[in-house]
Amino acid sequence: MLEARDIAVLRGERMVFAGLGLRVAPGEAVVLIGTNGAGKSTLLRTLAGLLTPAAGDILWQGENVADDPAAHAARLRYLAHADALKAGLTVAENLAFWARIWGGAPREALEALGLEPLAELPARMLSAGQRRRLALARLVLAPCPLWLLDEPSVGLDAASVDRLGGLLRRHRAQGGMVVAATHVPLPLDAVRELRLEGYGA
Ligand SMILES: Nc1ncnc2c1ncn2[C@@H]1O[C@H](COP(=O)(O)OP(=O)(O)OP(=O)(O)O)[C@@H](O)[C@H]1O
Repeated sequence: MLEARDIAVLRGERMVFAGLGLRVAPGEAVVLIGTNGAGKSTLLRTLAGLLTPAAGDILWQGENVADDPAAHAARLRYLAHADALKAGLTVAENLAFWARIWGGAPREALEALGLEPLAELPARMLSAGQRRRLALARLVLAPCPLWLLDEPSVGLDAASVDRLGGLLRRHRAQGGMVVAATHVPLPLDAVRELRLEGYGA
């Protein structure tokens, strides 16, 4: 169980949100919605342990994640706006790089996102949607309980949105949790929505 308890987060001098609570149980998905600047990415970064709340706590199985940041980092995958690819490496080499860190089979990850025809292409030659598919393929490499996804479907064609839906279903069926920010409907069943209002966004 992931829980955010009464958290407030500042960026620069400004309060982005305060008094925010969130609970995600195994198999559950929560979608973050709200206008530009409402704080969706900020909340994802905070849940990922990359921003420290000014007030409140983030708990995993009741333990404060700040007590063991390395353990928290190891239990999550955070897909940010930026795809964090190695531009000079091929698609297959990018996945092999992450497989060395997390384990898993690059070939399976390639297939899951339909990337086999692009395997030998340097990442710098990919289109925006192809880059997003490669970023998503990393989720397939090794099981991990918590997926934090920032606008995961942006730039994807219809077939790739279907593939993303399959990944999300499989992850949740295995007890995985999803928190995703989005402006468009995601291929997710039975989601809870959390609307962020922001302060003067
Ligand atoms: N690096 C930063 N430094 C200071 N303030 C920031 C930074 N990044 C974001 N902010 C501010 O934090 C607030 C929330 O931004 P955030 O990116 O979380 O919004 P969002 O809901 O994800 O927006 P969008 O829908 O545009 O992606 C905004 O007011 C923004 O100006």
